[in-house]
Amino acid sequence: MIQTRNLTRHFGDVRAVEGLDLDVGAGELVALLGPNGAGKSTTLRMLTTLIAPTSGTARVAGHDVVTDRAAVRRSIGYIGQGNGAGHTQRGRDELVTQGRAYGMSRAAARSRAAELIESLDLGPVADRRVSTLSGGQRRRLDIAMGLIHAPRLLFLDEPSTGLDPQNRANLQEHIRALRERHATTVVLTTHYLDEADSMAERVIVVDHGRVIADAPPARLKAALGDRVTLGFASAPEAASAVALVGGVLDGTRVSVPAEDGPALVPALLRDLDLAGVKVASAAVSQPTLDDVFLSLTGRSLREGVTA
Ligand SMILES: Nc1ncnc2c1ncn2[C@@H]1O[C@H](COP(=O)(O)OP(=O)(O)OP(=O)(O)O)[C@@H](O)[C@H]1O
Repeated sequence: MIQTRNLTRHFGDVRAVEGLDLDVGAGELVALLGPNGAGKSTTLRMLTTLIAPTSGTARVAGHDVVTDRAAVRRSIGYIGQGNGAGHTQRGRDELVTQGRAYGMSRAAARSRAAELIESLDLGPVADRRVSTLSGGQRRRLDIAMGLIHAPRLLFLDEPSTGLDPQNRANLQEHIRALRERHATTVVLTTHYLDEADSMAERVIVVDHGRVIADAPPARLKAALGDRVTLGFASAPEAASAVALVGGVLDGTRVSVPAEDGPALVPALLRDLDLAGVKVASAAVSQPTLDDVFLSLTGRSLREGVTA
């Protein structure tokens, strides 16, 4: 459904996307995960023909994003960050207008709108003015707008940014259900780790415009084994612990990979005690996607996340 080869986009000196090779098959639900500025939106904007690549190629639904933009656009739905439905119309009318803009007959647009209103649980609010909808309802309406022409492929740029946890969970549920019902391929970007972890069959981790990992979330995490997280009273103490026992420094915490976490703790505590480094806390955990990111880049995915 998507193939990119060496896809690159520079903005002046900024290398937003650098040599991206991506293959997404029909029916997959893929999350592009990365910190702010990693190049996720730029990737989506190239795949949806909103901006042209600096170099490299991308085919979406069998069409080239540069030479066949109209065909790409007909095949996809795109819901960008914070864009979406206008404010003065009623939700249902917005959907029909959008369907008409895609060349659908009024009857076809109406019937598709009704189907999406039901799928996305918008029935009680579909005939209200868009300006009166809550953030979560508005976001679901945006998604219905992106799906009105029954695209085979849906791009969602940070669908749950700005939503409270309850609305976020609700939206995730709707995206899952939609996919089952309409067999749509979904590519979404997120910097919510739990969202990528729970929703996506495949997580593509990007950093500085490059893919640094691409696998099902469970496999990415299993590859790391257990983690022993040691807490220290100060960052310098944590740094001396890293010098002694290895691991990755994250503020006043040190995360040490271990095949068998519980078995490693006594040895770590003994070594640090002998060296006079005081451990404030120790915990064993299964890795998260943030640990995956940390182990790949030495930085936490949570750093610099603004939303
Ligand atoms: N139109 C533009 N002009 C100049 N630089 C840009 C432009 N669009 C994006 N960039 C830069 O390209 C880099 C990648 O941005 P992009 O928006 O793709 O990141 P992102 O991973 O989507 O981040 P976020 O999670 O914040 O949305 C950033 O350094 C950004 O400042």
